Amino acid sequence: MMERKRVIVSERIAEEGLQLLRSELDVDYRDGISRSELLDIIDQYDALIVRSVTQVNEELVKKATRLKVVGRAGNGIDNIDVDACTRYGIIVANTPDSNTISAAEQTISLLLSSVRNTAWANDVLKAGTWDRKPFRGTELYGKTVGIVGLGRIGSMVATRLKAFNMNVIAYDPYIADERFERFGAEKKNTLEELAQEADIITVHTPRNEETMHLINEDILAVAKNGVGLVNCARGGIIKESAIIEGLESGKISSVGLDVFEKEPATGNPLFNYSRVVCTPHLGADTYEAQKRVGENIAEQVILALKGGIVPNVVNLPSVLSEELDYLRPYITLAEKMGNIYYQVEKTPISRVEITYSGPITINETEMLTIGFLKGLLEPVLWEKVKYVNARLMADERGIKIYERKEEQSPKRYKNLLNIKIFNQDREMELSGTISRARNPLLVEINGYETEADLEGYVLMMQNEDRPGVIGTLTTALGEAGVNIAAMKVARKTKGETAIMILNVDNKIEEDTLKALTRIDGLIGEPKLLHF
Ligand SMILES: NC(=O)c1ccc[n+]([C@@H]2O[C@H](COP(=O)([O-])OP(=O)(O)OC[C@H]3O[C@@H](n4cnc5c(N)ncnc54)[C@H](O)[C@@H]3O)[C@@H](O)[C@H]2O)c1
Ligand SMILES: O=C(O)[C@H](O)COP(=O)(O)O
Repeated sequence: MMERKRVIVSERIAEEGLQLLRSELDVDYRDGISRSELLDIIDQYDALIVRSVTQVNEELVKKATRLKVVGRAGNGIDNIDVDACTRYGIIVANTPDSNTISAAEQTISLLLSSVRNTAWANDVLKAGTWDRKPFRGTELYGKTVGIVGLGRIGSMVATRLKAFNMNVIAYDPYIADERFERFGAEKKNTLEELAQEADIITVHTPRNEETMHLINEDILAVAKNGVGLVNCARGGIIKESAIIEGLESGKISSVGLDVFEKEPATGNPLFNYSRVVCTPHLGADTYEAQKRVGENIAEQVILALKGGIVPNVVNLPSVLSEELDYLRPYITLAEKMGNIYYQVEKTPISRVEITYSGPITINETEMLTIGFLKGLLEPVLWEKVKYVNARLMADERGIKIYERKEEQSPKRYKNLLNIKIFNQDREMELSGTISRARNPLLVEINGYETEADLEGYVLMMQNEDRPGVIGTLTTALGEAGVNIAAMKVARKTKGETAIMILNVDNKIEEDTLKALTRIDGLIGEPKLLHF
């Protein structure tokens, strides 16, 4: 029996996800494993599943010699060094849509409980005091909320706050105007503009160099007196020391925080303020979100370990899953076309020109190019080349890639991939498409029109276009016990050089291949390719 692949899960994920993993993999569920132990044993695993605590950095990736995929059971990937993973050919996948509703609802919960002093009043009442005076809050009705980052969660917060009759304004320099319109948010061109008008500011950007301390003393200086703040995105997007300054001066009247600059957060000075409502990073912690996240990441990790193309890979172009279903056979085709060159030639490549033509061009074709490069480099780099690092590896080898799209296919095939591969001496030109059965078909090689399946063992050779050559060859193969499954012969002009492409059922041994070279009328060495 084939040994099952091994996955280590270093943080808590839902039972449903674990069950799915266990159905296909050997699962080591080590919620809360120490850093040093993880570093010691990571070389034993093919996959690692984390949430937001485990730091997947270069130190870990270097030791993870077997690792093929890091699954982030959640959304934010700021704890993962994606570039390092890419360099080592490791797929990083996350579940960006699985917990967004929960994060949006948690934002609303923090917003309401902070402006109504709910948590503070709860503490005082349970401690034995019935006093209503300190807790007077403010209504949301008719107030302005400023949303920073109108992505998945920001937009859900916008629609929910509309139901409270809030006036929604938003700042997000990276999205089209149409998105502001769609979510009924008035676009603000600068953060300062948003801060000047908002009664409550809520942040929903990723945390990166640009967004760290995005809301700071300078922004708060232009904000309304008594502004409310909410951060359910990532700690530090609102600078914590500026929050304290604003609470002390009275500039800020309420704060809701799910995330902190340093997590786990214990003894954070913000905990001393009654007007600050805090939760320990619970945005994604609902039964529904965790079930979705767990199942989704398990499915992706299983698929990745089977060599499939996974929908939410962070270090590959993002393609919608329906689009991916359509593109998948073309990715396989591109990969197999790429696979041809180094099985035939030994000379390094300087340049590749790829032309995609036909209706396929309305899609994102980057995955096809990546597939081609993976196939191209595989015969020389073997396991080292993966979808995630194929471009990087081609780049490191100085292979220049030029891509073009043409609406109309120049041949009778609806969609066509034409690939020219240049080395210092000559060029190899290939065209391919997929068959009705959605299998990869090579339809042209160096100007010879053919229709060859790129499957199993394929024998390619050139021959003189004259009687008797094909017969002698097929007899020789038959005598060597080689069964021919399919055969295509192509020529450009009658009587000149032709090519033969044969699909054979089994591997042809070296001495048989050598013997074929002695057949009168065959030109050069026959090449046995394997797909
Ligand atoms: N608290 C939780 O448990 C929890 C749960 C899920 C997600 N999150 C976090 O919520 C945040 C938002 O997640 P999402 O799924 O909505 O992300 P998203 O990628 O869908 O949206 C982020 C938006 O921020 C915008 N943006 C980027 N830089 C910006 C800048 N400098 N100024 C203004 N806008 C900017 C982007 O254009 C994008 O529209 C992330 O930080 C994520 O990690 C937290
Ligand atoms: O980015 C996320 O998905 C949230 O912040 C949740 O993080 P968690 O998986 O650690 O709860």
